[in-house]
Amino acid sequence: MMAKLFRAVIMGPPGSGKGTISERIAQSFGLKHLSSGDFLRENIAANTEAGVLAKTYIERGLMVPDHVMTRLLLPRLEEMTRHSWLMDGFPCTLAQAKALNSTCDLDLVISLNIPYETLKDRLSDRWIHLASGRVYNMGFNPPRVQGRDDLSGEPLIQHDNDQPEALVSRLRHYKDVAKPVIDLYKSKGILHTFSGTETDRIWPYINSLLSTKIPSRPETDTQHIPLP
Ligand SMILES: Nc1nc2c(ncn2[C@@H]2O[C@H](COP(=O)(O)OP(=O)(O)OP(=O)(O)O)[C@@H](O)[C@H]2O)c(=O)[nH]1
Ligand SMILES: Nc1ccn([C@@H]2O[C@H](COP(=O)(O)O)[C@@H](O)[C@H]2O)c(=O)n1
Repeated sequence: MMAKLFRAVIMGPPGSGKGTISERIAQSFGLKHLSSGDFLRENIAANTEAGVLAKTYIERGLMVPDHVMTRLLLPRLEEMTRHSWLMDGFPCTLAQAKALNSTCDLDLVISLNIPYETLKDRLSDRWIHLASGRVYNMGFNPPRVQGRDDLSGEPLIQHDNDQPEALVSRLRHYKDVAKPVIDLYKSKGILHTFSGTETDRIWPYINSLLSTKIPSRPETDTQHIPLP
C-alpha cells in the first residue's frame, strides 16, 4: 500500500528563513522542496510566456499577479502524485491560497514570525547566486570564496530590494496579503507559527513537530529539486 503523501507550505516575510528551513526539512524528512522563486527563475531562463511576463514584475520588485502564479504552479503540483512536498513562497495571497485549496488538501502550514530588525540585518547581508537562487549570508552561511557561488564559482549579487529602504514597504505588503492567508489556515487547524531571531533556535521546534507527523530519514542528500 502506498504511504499517504504529506503536503506542507512554509510562509513568512522576505528573509524569514523559508528557503533555509525548507532545505533542512527536505534533508531530514525527504520532502521535496518546491520553491516558487526557483520555478519563476527557471521559467524566466527558459523564456516561457509566463516567465517573460513574470520577469517584468520581479525586475521592478513587484509580486507576480495571482493568475500568473496559479497558472504556473498548480498544474505542477497536480503532477506531484507520488511525492510528499513542501512549498516555499506560494501561496502568498488569499486568492492563491483558495486556488491551492481547490487543488489539494494541505496537511500542515509553517508560518515564520521574525522581528523586523532581524529581517533587515539578514537581508542587507544576503548574497544570491542569481541563476540557482542559492543564498548566502556573510555571518550565518558565508560562501567558501568571498563573492562567489560555492558550486558554480560564479559571482554573487545583492538585490536592491533587500536593502532597508525597500524592506519597509515589502514587509507592509507581506503583512497585508499574508494576514487573510494565515487566518484561513488557522481556521483549518493546520497552522503552526514559530517565532525567533535565529534559524538554529527555531529549527529544533520545527523538527520535533514534523517528527510527530512524518518519519525522519537518515540520508544526507538534499531533496531540493525544481518542479517537474
Ligand atoms: N544571521 C542569520 N542569517 C540567517 C539565519 N537564517 C537564515 N539566514 C540568512 O538570511 C537570509 C534570508 O534567508 P532565506 O532562507 O533566503 O529567507 P526567505 O524567507 O527564503 O527569503 P525570501 O526568498 O526573500 O522570501 C539568507 O541570507 C540566509 O542565509 C539566521 O539564523 N541568522
Ligand atoms: N508567490 C510568489 C513568490 C515569488 N514571487 C516573486 O519572485 C521573487 C523571488 O522569490 P523568492 O521566494 O526566491 O525570494 C520575489 O521577489 C517576487 O517578486 C511572487 O511574485 N509571488
